[in-house]
Amino acid sequence: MELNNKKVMVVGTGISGIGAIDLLNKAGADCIIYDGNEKLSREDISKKLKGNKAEIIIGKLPEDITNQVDLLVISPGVPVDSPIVEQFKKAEVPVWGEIELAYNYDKGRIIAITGTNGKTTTTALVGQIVKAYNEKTFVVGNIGNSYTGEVLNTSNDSYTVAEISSFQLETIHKFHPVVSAILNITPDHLNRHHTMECYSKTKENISMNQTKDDVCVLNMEDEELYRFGSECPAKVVWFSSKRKPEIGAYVQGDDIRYTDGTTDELMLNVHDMNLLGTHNYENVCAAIAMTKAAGIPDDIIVQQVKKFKAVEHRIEYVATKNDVWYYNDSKGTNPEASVKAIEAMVRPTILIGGGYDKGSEFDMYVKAFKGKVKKLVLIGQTANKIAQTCDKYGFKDYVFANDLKEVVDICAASADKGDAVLLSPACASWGMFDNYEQRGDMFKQYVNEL
Ligand SMILES: CC(=O)N[C@H]1[C@@H](OP(=O)(O)OP(=O)(O)OC[C@H]2O[C@@H](n3ccc(=O)[nH]c3=O)[C@H](O)[C@@H]2O)O[C@H](CO)[C@@H](O)[C@@H]1O[C@H](C)C(=O)N[C@@H](C)C(=O)O
Ligand SMILES: Nc1ncnc2c1ncn2[C@@H]1O[C@H](COP(=O)(O)OP(=O)(O)OP(=O)(O)O)[C@@H](O)[C@H]1O
Ligand SMILES: N[C@H](CCC(=O)O)C(=O)O
Repeated sequence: MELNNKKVMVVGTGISGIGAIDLLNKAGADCIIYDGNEKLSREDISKKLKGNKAEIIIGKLPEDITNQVDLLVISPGVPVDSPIVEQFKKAEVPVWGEIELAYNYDKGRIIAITGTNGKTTTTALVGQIVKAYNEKTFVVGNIGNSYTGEVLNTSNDSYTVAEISSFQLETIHKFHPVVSAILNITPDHLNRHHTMECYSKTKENISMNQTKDDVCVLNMEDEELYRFGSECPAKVVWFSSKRKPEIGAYVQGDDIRYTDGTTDELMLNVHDMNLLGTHNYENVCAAIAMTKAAGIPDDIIVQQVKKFKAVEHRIEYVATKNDVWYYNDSKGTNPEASVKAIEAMVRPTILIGGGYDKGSEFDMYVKAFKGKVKKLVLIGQTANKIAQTCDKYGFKDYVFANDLKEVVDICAASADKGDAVLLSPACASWGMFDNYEQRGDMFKQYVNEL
């Protein structure tokens, strides 16, 4: 769609909304920026716009707004079934997400990654590999860098490596990566997507505009993705931590290998890299499959995988205080992610859990304690729900705390020499913190102050 002189309303004044207005200004559109949060001030939004022009509306929208607007662009945090979006859909105003808006202007090749867990790690790794091959590489999306803010820098010979969340995939229409990946699909964000079927379908949308000339990298050990392989419109390349696929990257013993169906080659040994845990071997396999599909030479891929270091807030070592090892896995924002972090611990562990309620069940979280977790300190909206799950499985050693400072004090007082303390809450941070980064940073600060 040509947007010059079109009236476009952007919903949300976060990273995506501000990036979208910047792009729309450059594209010559006449903009409105709207935010439903009445506590926001016009001045603050104006400052964030950094000279870009947009009519600012906060709180309630004028009744006739749908008649004035040619296109609605929504931020990922805005549910597609929210009354405002429904109002525009009813008036037949097209609704795009910020990703679709950016895609409209991307001149280069796109590599896009989704999945419940491992997206940021894999995107950062793929970004690093592709950048080592071609400087003109832009790493964007759910990783925290708005796609709209970068897309005008793309060119015919550039690469965009995009982390795409399920929220963002709800509002794509023509978005077409040459290489896509779905890392895994396990329950998360069910308060937004309502059912697992809906959540899986949304993730699978990453390949909906791909053809057999494109590649979609899928996890062979994920039941839903294994099924999806036969109906995926792109050529499927697999990855597996357990067995050799027909075509794809896989773990065999301590080796990561790749087969193209005829030749089988050793890529590297897991001890040659800085990432720990089988889940990270899967992320590496996915990154290898994607970058090989994008035509990056093996020597560059292997060199960059060996160099790559874990991203902050993901099983991050913080400090050892009084012979107690502290780890920050604030990014453990759903039960599956936190199970991986618990499995990676090699000491008796005091675990910190609980946070914003996304509708998750915590059975697998509590089952993963398996004699390793000696105490659980609970905070946030889900504290009672997790405690009830502990009762169900006979795990008695849990306590409640009011804030993170109290949590760290309880952990320090309860830990024996040689123990680990792990913040891996299995929940989002919202409600108590702005985001998981703030939660992780505060945890690190309190630990360092012990
Ligand atoms: C919730 C979410 O998906 N956030 C992603 C988004 O960040 P952004 O700052 O634009 O946040 P947003 O929540 O979409 O928009 C926030 C603004 O929208 C307003 N808002 C929100 C909902 C609504 O119904 N109405 C409304 O007006 C809020 O008042 C706020 O002012 O775009 C960024 C750039 O692409 C992403 O990095 C960021 O992912 C974060 C890290 C995230 O938590 N993602 C989830 C999906 C995840 O990883 O699991
Ligand atoms: N492949 C994987 N499978 C399962 N769990 C994983 C995998 N990779 C990482 N994790 C776990 O998930 C946590 C988050 O990792 P990462 O940030 O890379 O994922 P993400 O998909 O970007 O998360 P989110 O969608 O919440 O932004 C890590 O701390 C780790 O415990
Ligand atoms: N990845 C978001 C992050 C939440 C947060 O920042 O705490 C989630 O899982 O819900």
